[in-house]
Amino acid sequence: MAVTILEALELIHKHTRKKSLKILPIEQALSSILAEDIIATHNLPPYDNSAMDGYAVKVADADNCVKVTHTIFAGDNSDEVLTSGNGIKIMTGAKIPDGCECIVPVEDTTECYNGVTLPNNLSDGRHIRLCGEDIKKGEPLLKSGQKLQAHQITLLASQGISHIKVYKRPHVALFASGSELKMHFENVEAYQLYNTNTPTLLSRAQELGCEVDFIGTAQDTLEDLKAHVKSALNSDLIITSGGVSVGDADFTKEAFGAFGMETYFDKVEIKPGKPTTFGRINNTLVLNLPGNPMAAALNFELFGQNIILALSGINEKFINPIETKMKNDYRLKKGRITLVPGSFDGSCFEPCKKFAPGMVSPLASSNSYIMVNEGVEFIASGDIVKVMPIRFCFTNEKEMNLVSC
Ligand SMILES: Nc1nc2c(c(=O)[nH]1)N[C@H]1C(S)=C(S)[C@@H](COP(=O)(O)OP(=O)(O)OC[C@H]3O[C@@H](n4cnc5c(N)ncnc54)[C@H](O)[C@@H]3O)O[C@H]1N2
Ligand code: MOO
Repeated sequence: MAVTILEALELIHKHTRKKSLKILPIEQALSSILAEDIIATHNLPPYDNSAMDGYAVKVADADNCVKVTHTIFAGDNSDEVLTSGNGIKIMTGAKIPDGCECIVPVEDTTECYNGVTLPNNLSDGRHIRLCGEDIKKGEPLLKSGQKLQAHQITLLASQGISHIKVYKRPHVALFASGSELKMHFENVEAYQLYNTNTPTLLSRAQELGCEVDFIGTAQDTLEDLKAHVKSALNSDLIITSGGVSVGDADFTKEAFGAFGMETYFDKVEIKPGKPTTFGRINNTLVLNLPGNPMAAALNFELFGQNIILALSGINEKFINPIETKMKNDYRLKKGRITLVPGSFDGSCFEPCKKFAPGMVSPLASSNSYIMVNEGVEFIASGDIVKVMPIRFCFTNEKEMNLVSC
């Protein structure tokens, strides 16, 4: 019995456990998932400081000539105290002297005898960056289960945190099955083709932060498949492609079955990718994808990515679609929920002009896909669709106006 896409995702989340923890220096933590809450231990800024190169003054000295005798630079540990009728020259980032009420930028002053004349409209606190206005000591900064990207690393560095607890990266083992397949570094005969699925899945799993072992390309024999399964068993997740259909040389399921695989689903109501299979051998999860390259790649996005996210310890493991408009009219065959690859350019979705489950080229020019309901045969230009992201960097041949409002 085939499961629905939602049932498949529920089974994935039910049977996938987070990885255990380790400690990493923050320089090596990019893309890792944090395994502890981080509370601020330092105010930021750590002290009231000047936002401008200018003069530290009293508000009551507006419109007056104030005497300037000292300068404070960023990094100075100055104990100057500002008194009425005086100004202290101060640089951006320098600690505000006691008694200072506001900063006047250099360009708003004019020279006068022994000092500068101030403008007539000074206000308390102007151009002073207050201690803790950015980050307050004691405030929660990061949560366990958050992905560490560049700007989360910024927060850790701002607190002087050198090492953090993270979840270990998922360890994925990959192999393909197919006696017709050769690796890209081997010679192909006229009746053979290159194995494109494994390099695709390897690159994509690495993009998602996994450590990946490429186990090889198995011949379509039970013995060779079993040898490949055995070599892959020390991983968190084995992903294979090929040999899951009903052909006379489709032995993938039998080979995994020989190791006692518990199967959670072995068919999904989806096109392409119906034979996609998910299960477990002891502590190792198994995702058997169909051999057809686009079926394998798209089902990896939908199911493989969810398994990897759940293993990685991330809190936000459900991938959100983006609602947008169809760029053009689109016809398709009704039947099962259909995955349609295409491109989202930031304002609409354009399906690939040419694609079929056995093709390899469509995904190179796509950045996303939509899932179309089983009864739908026609989507009109302008209809709202839900785009599932694969990779987004919106670019254009023409220069765009980038400014809002
Ligand atoms: N009688 C039926 N035949 C098929 C059915 C079915 O329901 N009844 N399902 C079709 C569907 S759907 C799919 S998908 C395929 C999946 O079959 P397999 O997983 O057994 O895949 P293979 O037969 O091994 O390969 C299919 C196709 O893809 C090429 N391939 C395989 N691996 C790679 C690779 N690593 N790199 C590049 N290309 C690869 C392979 O040469 C085949 O052309 O079964 C249908 N048949
Ligand atoms: O559904 Mo298959 O998975 O046609 O490519």
